[in-house]
Amino acid sequence: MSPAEAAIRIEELTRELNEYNYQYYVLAKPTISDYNFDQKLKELEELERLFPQFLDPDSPTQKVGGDITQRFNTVRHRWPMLSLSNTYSEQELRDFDERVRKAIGDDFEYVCELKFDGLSISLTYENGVLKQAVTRGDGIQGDEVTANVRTIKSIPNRLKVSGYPDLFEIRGEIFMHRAAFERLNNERIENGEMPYANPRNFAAGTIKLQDSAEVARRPLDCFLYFLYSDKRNRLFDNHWESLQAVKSWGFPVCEHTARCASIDEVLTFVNTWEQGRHGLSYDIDGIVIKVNDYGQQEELGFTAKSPRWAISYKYKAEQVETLLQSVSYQVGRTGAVTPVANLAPVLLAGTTVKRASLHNANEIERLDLHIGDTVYVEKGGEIIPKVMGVNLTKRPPEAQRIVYPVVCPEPECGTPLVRKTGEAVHYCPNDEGCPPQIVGRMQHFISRKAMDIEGMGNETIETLFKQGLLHNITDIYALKHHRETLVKLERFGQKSIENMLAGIEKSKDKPFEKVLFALGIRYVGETIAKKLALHFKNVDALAAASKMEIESVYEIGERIAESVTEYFANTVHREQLERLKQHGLQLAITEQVSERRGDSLAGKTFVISGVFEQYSREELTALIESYGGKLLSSISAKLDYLVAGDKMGPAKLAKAEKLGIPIISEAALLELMAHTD
Ligand SMILES: NC(=O)c1ccc[n+]([C@@H]2O[C@H](COP(=O)([O-])OP(=O)(O)OC[C@H]3O[C@@H](n4cnc5c(N)ncnc54)[C@H](O)[C@@H]3O)[C@@H](O)[C@H]2O)c1
Ligand SMILES: [Zn+2]
Repeated sequence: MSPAEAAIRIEELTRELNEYNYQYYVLAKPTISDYNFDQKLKELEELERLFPQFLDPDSPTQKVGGDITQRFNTVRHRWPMLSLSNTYSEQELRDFDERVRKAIGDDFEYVCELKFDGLSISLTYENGVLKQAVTRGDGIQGDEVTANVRTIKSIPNRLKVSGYPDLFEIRGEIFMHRAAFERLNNERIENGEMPYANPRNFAAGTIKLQDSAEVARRPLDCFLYFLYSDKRNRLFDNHWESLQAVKSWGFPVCEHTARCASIDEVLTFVNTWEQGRHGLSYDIDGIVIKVNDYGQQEELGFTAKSPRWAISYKYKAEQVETLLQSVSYQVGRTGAVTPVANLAPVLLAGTTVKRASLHNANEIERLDLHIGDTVYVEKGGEIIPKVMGVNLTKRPPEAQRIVYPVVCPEPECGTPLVRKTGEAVHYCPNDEGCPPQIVGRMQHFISRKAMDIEGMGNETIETLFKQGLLHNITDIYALKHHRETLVKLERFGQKSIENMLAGIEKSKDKPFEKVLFALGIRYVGETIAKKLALHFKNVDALAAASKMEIESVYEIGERIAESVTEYFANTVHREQLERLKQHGLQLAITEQVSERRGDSLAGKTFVISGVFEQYSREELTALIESYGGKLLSSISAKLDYLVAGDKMGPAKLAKAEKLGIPIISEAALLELMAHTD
């Protein structure tokens, strides 16, 4: 390569990498895989080594990837927060071991730790009390996110033992467990919000929220793995000892850590976890290998970007090749059509995979998929594997390009599909006549989180629909007039029918918010339903509300508001609601707020102060209690939340701030209430 060519390529790579860094760190929405990112970074490193005249001190190879935003206080780190050099190959790990040996001789040991796939955080403790939490930022300074970090249950606010230095910094990784990710991400999809691609992005996006109550709603966890303090070397000889001590002070330290005497032992650890990681409740993307002894660490020192005494070995995302046999299209209860790839069964990350998600038409087009293609399938953060690409060398000459259907794939429907501008998903608009939509809506209505009708299951709904007894949700409440027909049906005994009818009657006591959720209005998930119920108080007020009025409710966006007004504008829905009302369902919140409505605030303490917009202080008190919360008369270290309204006393505010108590708005309080774990 000529120097002129190198200069062009260096500039190109620099521009690309800076953009990827921005998408990854600031937006938490990467557009390239980590592996490909790392390959590009290595290419740049290599070119800068060959053509040092083009090395820019601002190059992405010289700097820690940054996430500083304008929204938080910027804080300088006492000790810089660096990155780690990384490798994907065993040989490079052995090369690292060689370099270490050359510098410090043969007498040393490594500590191996899991490389948690989250975001790094630095916590400062003064006299055993958490004072400050700062993101890595550019390594020199980061965003101060203390209030958000205080919502993480595993991070102690105050240490209960003694023996720690007066002032220390402890660093670790904030992450989200896969199960919480799946649950919350599905909620987002249900509510029409952009889902996150994986738990890391969800955690990174969460820690940068302005609203601590929303952060509290998203369970984050943390493992700590570095201790810094003045004269640390007098307290401990090595990293391992510090980890044991840190654990005894009450910090969460991962148990899957090992001391290794040789690089071969390190490789055994690496290989064990390559498979073992699938059994963890959280994602790891590799193993971190650290020279244990503090003195030897000092001898080895740092580069501009990372310590020379540590390296990370990263696992490639597991990918397999298999045959795409066909694509099927599923119609959901909201009419959304989802293409699913049917694959020749193949073993991937410990399970046999037969199907993979294809998301939507754009994705099929992007991949230029043909039936009979050999495709690469990968498991990312989600449980359902994804088709990542096509091995074009294996495409049979007669393979047919996939043509997305223009009409509903349901044989009994066949309605032309529609796609709203700006949306990727196709819908079947025939909501009153398309069988999977009719059945799906009723199945959603009776489901556990909705009306929770005992004695009635998904199969019952299907059977009764086929028998012509059920067409829409209101028919469920008329089933009691069809006992004769029901008893004659196969598989139904007298007892199970009585059981089901009793369950149906009992469901009439379900509170308004459950009914509202059960209706299955597009984008109205459980949380949104609760918010709407609390705000509008009854179905008539909600049905009469304009799009603007609905949008004015805290955290309800345009898409949801539009979907709600569309729903109520439909006369079929209005008639159904009228009939549900006649059947005696709860279509308003019960005015007696003092009764127990839920336990989303159970065990939490509150002080309310100031003047509020939506509720009086008495009403707020009653609401907090009805969700299991407790009110305290004054601010103390025990307090969980200060709910602040207008014109709140400055002394209270100052005291709460000093004690680091999360201060939340009325809207955020309602949000907390609406959330159920
Ligand atoms: N896909 C993209 O667009 C994109 C963009 C930028 C960066 N990235 C990815 O991020 C990497 C760069 O990020 P980075 O600088 O944070 O490096 P890194 O994530 O590869 O390694 C350093 C980080 O590992 C974390 N870590 C986890 N467990 C640890 C443990 N036990 N001990 C010590 N540290 C531990 C720390 O947060 C530390 O900051 C790239 O190599 C790339 O894979 C991807
Ligand atoms: Zn249809």
